Amino acid sequence: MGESGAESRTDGDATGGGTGVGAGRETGRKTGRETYGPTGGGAEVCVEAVGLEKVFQVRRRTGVLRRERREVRAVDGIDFTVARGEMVGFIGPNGAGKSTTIKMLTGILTPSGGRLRVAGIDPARERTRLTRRIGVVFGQRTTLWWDLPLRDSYALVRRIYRIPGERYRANLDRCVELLDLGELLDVPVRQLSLGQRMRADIAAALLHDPEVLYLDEPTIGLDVISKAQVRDFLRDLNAERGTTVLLTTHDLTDIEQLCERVIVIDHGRLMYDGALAGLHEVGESERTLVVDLERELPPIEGVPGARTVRTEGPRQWLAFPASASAAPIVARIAADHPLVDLSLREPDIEDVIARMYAQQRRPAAG
Ligand SMILES: Nc1ncnc2c1ncn2[C@@H]1O[C@H](COP(=O)(O)OP(=O)(O)OP(=O)(O)O)[C@@H](O)[C@H]1O
Repeated sequence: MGESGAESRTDGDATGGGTGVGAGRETGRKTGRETYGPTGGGAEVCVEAVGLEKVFQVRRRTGVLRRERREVRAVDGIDFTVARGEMVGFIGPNGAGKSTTIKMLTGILTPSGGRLRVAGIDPARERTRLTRRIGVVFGQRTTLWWDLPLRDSYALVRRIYRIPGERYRANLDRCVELLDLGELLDVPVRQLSLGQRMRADIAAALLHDPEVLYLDEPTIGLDVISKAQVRDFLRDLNAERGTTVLLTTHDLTDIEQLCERVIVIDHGRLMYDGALAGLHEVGESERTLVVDLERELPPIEGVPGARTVRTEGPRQWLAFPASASAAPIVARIAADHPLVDLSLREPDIEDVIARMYAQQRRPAAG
């Protein structure tokens, strides 16, 4: 994200103070965009966005004394609902409008247009009331106090949210146990590793029992073991407590392991809302099987549904549709070739979305 050059941002909200760019815009309007799949549905609605918009005004210096005003339409009329207890992945390329949407959902930013409800509350109007019902974790920065031992940070969180003693202790004990924080409670936050800090931040966001948890890149920069720890914990939290989770990530494995549903936005518009497998089908994206053979051999052929796309000594790369199962492909290779080792690579999010665009353009061109 980010506007470069001599532009200055108005970090506040564009509509605030009655000078809103979006003021007077029709809400809940049809945008003419194309989306695939359902928009939420199901049980009790926990998050509802209708025609949600956010327009920033950016001033650009065009001369010594001259400034030019420009609008950045960061969120351009999106509709979605999230049912209570759902875990939904919220993905899109850089600058798509994800963070802006999350900030509106938490009440940090006021929408320029449209309607928004989180746990029955209008986030911009009743931000303080909403704060008690939601938890927020930003992977790239901590909400904890840098110089304080973790234990003291949590005590401050308790005071801020006015969490009753018994509830606080029960929640803290549970988080300490499940997130393996016991040894870290007396360590200042600045001395924690990234993985430890992330677990500590997740605990801080849960001490007041939020109904909705927003996670912004919760596994970014973590090693494989820390990622697994965080994912396991979130899965359990969702299963046991029915916490509604909205997850922003660039890691498709996060989505694959945690979310049954994914919402894709780009240029502030909703591009897809449905199952991850459906997204792969729409985009015809591919996974790659990397196989190590005993020795250098000609490219593997004759494996139904897969094709060899690269060879390098005894290592070969086979691509196959991401929506298909790898099992029969692996079985066939293992039966016909001297297989030593293998690994599976998921497509990255940018690739999946690029393919989705290409697919969308194809019929129009034809
Ligand atoms: N405070 C602001 N003032 C002006 N423009 C902004 C502001 N915040 C975001 N934008 C612009 O709005 C657009 C959407 O940004 P946003 O941060 O929501 O994207 P994102 O999908 O979260 O991207 P990333 O994955 O890089 O974090 C971008 O063009 C960004 O430059």
